[in-house]
Amino acid sequence: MTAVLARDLRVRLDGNVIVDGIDLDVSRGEWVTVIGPNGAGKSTALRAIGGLLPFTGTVELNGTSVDRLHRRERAKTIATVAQSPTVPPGMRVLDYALLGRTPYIPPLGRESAADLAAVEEVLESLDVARFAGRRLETLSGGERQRVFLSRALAQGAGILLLDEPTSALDIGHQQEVLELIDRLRTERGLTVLMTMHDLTTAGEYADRMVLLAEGAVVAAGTAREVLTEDNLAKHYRVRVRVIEGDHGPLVVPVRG
Ligand SMILES: Nc1ncnc2c1ncn2[C@@H]1O[C@H](COP(=O)(O)OP(=O)(O)OP(=O)(O)O)[C@@H](O)[C@H]1O
Repeated sequence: MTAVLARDLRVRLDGNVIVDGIDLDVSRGEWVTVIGPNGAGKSTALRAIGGLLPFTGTVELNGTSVDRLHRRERAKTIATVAQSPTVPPGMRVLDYALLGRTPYIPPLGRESAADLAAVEEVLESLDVARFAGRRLETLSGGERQRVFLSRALAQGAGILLLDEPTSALDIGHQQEVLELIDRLRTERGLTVLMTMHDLTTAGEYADRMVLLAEGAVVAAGTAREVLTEDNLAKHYRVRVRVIEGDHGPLVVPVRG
């Protein structure tokens, strides 16, 4: 079963073509990571797939066109963590994470005990439960990033769209978060589509990788197929050595 399907996806912003005809398939339970240099169009493609930007072409989530899904239905299907989510000023961590339960709360209703329990469990698993009463702006960048992820996981959607979800995390929390996502994927069959700049780590976790450059897919396949010295030299304009590691290729930049 295909969880995310994109065909000839194109996005124009202010008259510029940013995403230039992407095809993408992510099977249910699969982890696909989109890589590419700054400005390649990764965030824009993800936002279009999440139904957050106008596009041309086709985007289907679990077989239904994304623009046919009403807001609530879409939120139950796909949860997105943007690169820099906007936070209502003064909002506390628990209330922010509870926003993830919005699609389950009836209009004019309040969250149930089950909603609260679901959120508390997620906050616990991301090591941020102790900040529940704190305002988001008082947290460190990495603590806040884990709260953003909590809100998305609390949403209980089967598809996770994550734009650089670990960019602000220390190496320990980065591993914890990626392991948690991987565990949820195994336990609940979650589908993961994410972007990441750390190529070695990206390759360790992803089933498949997609390399975007100038709005187009220039390589796709396993980490070994995509993370080659030639691909990286050509599209990142950098000299790297790619060494075989225990869990996939290790990408090491070379000076000079
Ligand atoms: N509203 C806009 N109008 C014009 N150009 C835009 C607009 N928004 C984004 N862009 C441009 O689109 C290109 C792709 O941006 P996008 O954020 O998708 O790249 P990215 O691959 O996610 O980059 P990064 O790795 O730096 O996060 C960039 O060159 C950006 O400047």
